[in-house]
Order: sequence, then C-alpha cells, then structure tokens
Amino acid sequence: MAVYTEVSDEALRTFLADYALGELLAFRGIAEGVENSNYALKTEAGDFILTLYEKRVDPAELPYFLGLMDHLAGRGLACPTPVAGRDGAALRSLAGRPAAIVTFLPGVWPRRVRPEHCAPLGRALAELHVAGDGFAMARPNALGPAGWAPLLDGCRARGDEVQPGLVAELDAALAGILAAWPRKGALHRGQIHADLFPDNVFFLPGADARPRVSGLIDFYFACTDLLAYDVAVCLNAWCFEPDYAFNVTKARALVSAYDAVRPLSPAERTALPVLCRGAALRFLLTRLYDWTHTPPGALVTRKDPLEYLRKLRFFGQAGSAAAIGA
Ligand SMILES: Nc1ncnc2c1ncn2[C@@H]1O[C@H](COP(=O)(O)OP(=O)(O)OP(=O)(O)O)[C@@H](O)[C@H]1O
Ligand SMILES: N[C@@H](CCO)C(=O)O
Repeated sequence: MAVYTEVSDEALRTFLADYALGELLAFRGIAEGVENSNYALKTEAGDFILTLYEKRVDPAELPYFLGLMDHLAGRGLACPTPVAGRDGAALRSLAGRPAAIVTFLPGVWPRRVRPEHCAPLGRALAELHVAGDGFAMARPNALGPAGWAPLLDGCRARGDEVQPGLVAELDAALAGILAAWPRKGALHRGQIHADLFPDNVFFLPGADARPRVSGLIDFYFACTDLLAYDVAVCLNAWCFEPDYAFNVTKARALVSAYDAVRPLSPAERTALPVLCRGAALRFLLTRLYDWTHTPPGALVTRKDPLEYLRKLRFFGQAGSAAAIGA
C-alpha cells in the first residue's frame, strides 16, 4: 500500500483553498507504489494526483523533479504536469509533508509486456530525451556508477544470506563494469527517467487497436546522465520473459523505434551491452539493499534481487550490441 500519511478532510479543504481548482468532488488513497503517499483527487477542474513526499525523497530535489515534468509536459510529452497554487508555487506542504498536485493521466500499465508495447515504449523514451533538451537544471545520478560501490558495501554483511557467493560475484561484476564504462564525454548526456519500468508507462488502445503510450509517470529517479543508459534500463525492465529468457524481438522493436526518433550514435550502440550490465547491477543492488535492510512487516514491498542477478549474468555473456537487439 502507499498511503503512509493520512490527510484529514479539513486539512485537504484548507490545502485546496490555495488552488483555483473549484470544489472538491472525490478523494481516495491509491494502493499502488511504494515510495510516496498518492491520492486520486477530483475537483470541478478535473482529475489530479496528490502526492505527499515521504522520507526517501529529499525535499531539496523536488524542484528538479517538478521542474522537469513541467518542462517535458510543456514540450508535449504525455507526463504529469505540476499544478501551481494561486501564488504560482507547485511545491507546497500538507500534513507535515512536502506535497504537490499533478495532472491525472489516463491509461493502464501492462501487467504482461507484449512485443507490441515495445515500439511505442522506445518512441516515447526517445521523445522524452528530445523534450528534455534545454531544461536548465541538472541532477547527478545518485544511483549511477559512483553510487554502486557504497551500495554494495551496504550489502556486504548480509548479501550472501540471499545467495551464497553473491557478494564476491557482485564485486567482480562491478569491477568489470566500471573498467568498461564509457569515459566522460564519449556519449550524449541529458535528462533521463532512469526508472522507466512497465508500472511507470500507461497505454491505451490506438485507433488501430494497437497499444499506444498515454502517459509516463514517476519521475522521482530522473537525473542528468547518459541517454543510452535509459535505453539499457528499458532493455532490462521490458525485454525478459517471466522465465528470464531475453526476448530479442522485443529488444529490436524497442531500440529501432527509439532510433527512429533519436538516432543512437555508433558509440552509444557499442556501449549498450555494458550499460545494460550497469543497469542490471543498479536494480540488483537497490533490491538487495532493501531486502537486507527492511524489517519484516514493514510497509515497503521488497522486490526480488535475484531476478536482476540473472539479467546481469545474461548481459555479461551476451557480447555484441546485435545480440541484445541494437
Ligand atoms: N499522473 C498520474 N496519473 C494517473 N495515475 C497516477 C499518476 N501518478 C501516479 N498514479 C497512480 O499512482 C500509482 C503510484 O504512483 P507512483 O508509481 O508514482 O508511486 P511511488 O510511490 O512514487 O512509486 P514507486 O514505488 O513505483 O517508485 C501508479 O501506479 C498510478 O496508479
Ligand atoms: N523499478 C525499481 C523500483 C524503484 O522504482 C525496481 O523494480 O527495482
């Protein structure tokens, strides 16, 4: 569940009085998501999402996230648009937490990814990268290569409880990835989503009944980093079957649709295998950290780290970019 902070009727009415959204018509907590408290809000002005930012979000970073969504939506990307209060500020406070209202996006995220989802996803990712151009703020990727060794150190004591030998395997993988990582300036940088998993991409059927992307959400890992790394995140999150087999048809659809909007440079294409290994390690490490640090009974849903060990091993032996659909 993801309603950590309860909002009383009275607090909500006082909060909404600072917006020009008309009367409140409906309000309910949303169970999905693990990071923040989310509410669906309906007023005379339409449908919105109210988010109360919880402990894992640094309030100092919220102007970047909200500013980026505003910039991308202004460039026509289907992402939530922050709604400003009467005083022009979108970032406010409610029930003792930083809070913001964003526009509601219609659509449903795919519970089971089909090949037909992958081309629209690739196109939407490239559109995000193109639309991010010109956004003036920057945010370093806290979960990028420099963050992996400290994360692994945090898992050292209990990592092998998840699988014997895991920590040594990850030490070796990390060393290999860092040695092969693209040097500074070699690949294009920009604003990336960095967590574009299926539960963050909404689809609706298009006129031809094929899925089309209706919205991208959850920009709270967004940062300024290698654009091709975002492609690597998507190859990890979208292109494996439930039995962990890599589906190269999905990968080709994703990469070629991306490439049609924002052509990958030869250097980006060549780097994709190591970027995929890095992305697999990133999700493995954050999952392993949560797995070994979350007390039983906590509200946070723990995700399986070993899913990403399999992906890391796959990308470690996959070899060329062609083998992973690029
Ligand atoms: N702009 C939006 N339009 C429609 N639904 C939304 C929107 N933003 C969030 N939601 C709904 O709220 C749910 C949780 O949102 P989100 O994934 O951002 O939560 P979170 O707690 O920050 O995330 P996570 O745990 O995935 O990092 C989504 O699955 C979706 O159902
Ligand atoms: N997408 C991440 C969770 C953080 O949003 C994962 O699956 O590990």
